Amino acid sequence: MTIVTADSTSYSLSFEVENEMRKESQRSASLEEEWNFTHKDVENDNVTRSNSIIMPKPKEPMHLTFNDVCTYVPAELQVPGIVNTVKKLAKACAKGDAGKVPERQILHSITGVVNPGEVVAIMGPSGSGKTTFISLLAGRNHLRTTGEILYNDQHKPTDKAFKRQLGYVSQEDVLFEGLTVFETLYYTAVLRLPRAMTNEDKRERVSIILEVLGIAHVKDSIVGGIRVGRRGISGGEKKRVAVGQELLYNPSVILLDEPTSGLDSTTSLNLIHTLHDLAQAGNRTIVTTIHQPSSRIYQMLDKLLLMGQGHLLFYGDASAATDYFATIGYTMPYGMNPADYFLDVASGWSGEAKDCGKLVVRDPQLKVLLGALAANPHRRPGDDLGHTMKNPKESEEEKLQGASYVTQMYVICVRSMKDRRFERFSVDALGTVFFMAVLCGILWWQKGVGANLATVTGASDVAALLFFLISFLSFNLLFTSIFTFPNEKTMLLKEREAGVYPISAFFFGRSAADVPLDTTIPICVTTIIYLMVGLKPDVVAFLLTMVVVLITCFTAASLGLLIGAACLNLKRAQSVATVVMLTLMLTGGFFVQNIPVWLSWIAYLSYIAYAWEGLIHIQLQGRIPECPATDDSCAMLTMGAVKFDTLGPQIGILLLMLVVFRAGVYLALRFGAKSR
Ligand SMILES: Nc1ncnc2c1ncn2[C@@H]1O[C@H](COP(=O)(O)OP(=O)(O)OP(=O)(O)O)[C@@H](O)[C@H]1O
Repeated sequence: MTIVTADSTSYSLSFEVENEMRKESQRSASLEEEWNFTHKDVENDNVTRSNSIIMPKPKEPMHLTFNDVCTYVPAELQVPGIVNTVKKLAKACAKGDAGKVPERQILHSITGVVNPGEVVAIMGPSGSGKTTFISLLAGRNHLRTTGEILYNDQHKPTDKAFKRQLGYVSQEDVLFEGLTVFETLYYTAVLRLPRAMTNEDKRERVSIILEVLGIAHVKDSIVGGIRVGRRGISGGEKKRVAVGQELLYNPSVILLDEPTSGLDSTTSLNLIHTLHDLAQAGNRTIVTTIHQPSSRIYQMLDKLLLMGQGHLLFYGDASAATDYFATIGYTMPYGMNPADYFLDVASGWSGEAKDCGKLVVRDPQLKVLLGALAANPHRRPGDDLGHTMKNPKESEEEKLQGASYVTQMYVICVRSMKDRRFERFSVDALGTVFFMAVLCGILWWQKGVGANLATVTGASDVAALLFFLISFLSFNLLFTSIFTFPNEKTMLLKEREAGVYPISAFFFGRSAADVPLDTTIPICVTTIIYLMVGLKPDVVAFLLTMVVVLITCFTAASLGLLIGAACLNLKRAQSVATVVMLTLMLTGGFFVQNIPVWLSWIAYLSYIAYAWEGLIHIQLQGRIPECPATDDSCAMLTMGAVKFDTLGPQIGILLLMLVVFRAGVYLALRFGAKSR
């Protein structure tokens, strides 16, 4: 389907024709209804003819009510860890208030109603509680909160099933830097739109969103960022992509935290204009925090929710705010932008202009203003609004929300591979491993041929090479893998909060995405070294070597993922990985044979030891000279073969470790990946 411009009168016709075609193709009735809107609808709605009107309408309008919302944070720094917890408890016991955490109130009794079709702007100075409040409306804040937030008088924002109907754009752009704009929106569409929709329709919806948000011209540009080391689309375009991700599944409620921050005034105006149109044309409920709107943006707002130090200073029609503040003694100076004036009032800067145009601090603690507000409260629109309680049953379509489990895994896998296409097979990454492979080949050139193995020195050279091969490959993979989950943590948390997929789908999809890298590089490196060093010229030995190397690499990668998933913090993950890796290498049997008894158990955890023993078994068993009883370095060579007579146990133990590490990754993600 072609995308039509808003000014074209032919768009209604083309949509009707499209709808007829949809009926013929027997798609679900509810989906058709969603798209079945005509030019007449638009005229009746009396809205500006911007691109927003080509968006389908959401299913159900939503009233939002928040009543007496109060939020508290711990008043003291909460440092995690056993020592700090014990110290804190001891201190509290000494004071006699054990169990009580001193708290600071950051939201004070915020009350109001937002109707469908309205754009409500939350304004206030920095630190006044805007982000805290909007994240509560989105069910994404886990601070202690009292009061009630309800949608249509029945849905709490934290209800898992309801979260899918809320669009939430956070202050930071959470996007995959390695994807293009189209890919970003398309994969979101596949994950979040009903599985009953065809792929073509999902693409079409993405195209509509691109048009609506004015980013169609950059659809094939990469998002870009520091991680991928490439400059991509601009900050404003990123913000619009983030908004587009939420608009895609057409929620009835859209909540945005500072969508205009970092945008120039015209781009901000365009974005608010689009939101305004989306609210009016689709009867959507839109709440946005906004820092310092221009007077033109301010005129476009339906309602203003003004906050100061966590208190609600004003909630009502944006156009009525100036008059109301004048009635309580806060008259706006002539010609001033109302938004600027209200921010001054909320910050305590509300006096008359003095010398040099400076303002005086009239009430830094807002006490006078709060007193005036209490004496003459503003009647908030909607306070007396009687809206009917609806009790809609979960429809068949809702049950089919989102992609199937297999599709979720597939999309997570493909999206992840594409996101890392610049890093994974980059010249730097490939250059490093192939340089090391060729260097090894040169240093150990033909050391593995039969004649060289006849001496203890020659055999120990090969044993050293096998140890280096296994350590180098697993070191490389382990340190690549620890970045995976810390890097994707914000995206994982965002999508988990929105209930886009279960953690197991992410786990399997993400694990599958690593398979190409975890296999291609080890296979190439091992083949280069095998041929250059002249290891056992036997197909079975070559294949067995490859099997041991690959299982070891998967095990190392799993250990890296486990460390990354358990820490979810890059610095800590790097420290832990260094300690673990060096310990496993040192106890692997190559450097030290006589490990103190009380430490000897660590040797049994060293996957490097099992892998090395396996390779020695394949390459050196029966090919090395008999060792004199007193020759320790010779005994070292046979060590791999003495533990087990066959190769099976080494492979079995490596596989067992692989399964245990992977299960650990799943559990770490399941119980550790939570927003705090
Ligand atoms: N998890 C938390 N722990 C401690 N203090 C918090 C927490 N969350 C919010 N606060 C405090 O609550 C107050 C309101 O913060 P919030 O981020 O909501 O303000 P804001 O109006 O969005 O500010 P800005 O415009 O600068 O983003 C601040 O004093 C902040 O320090």
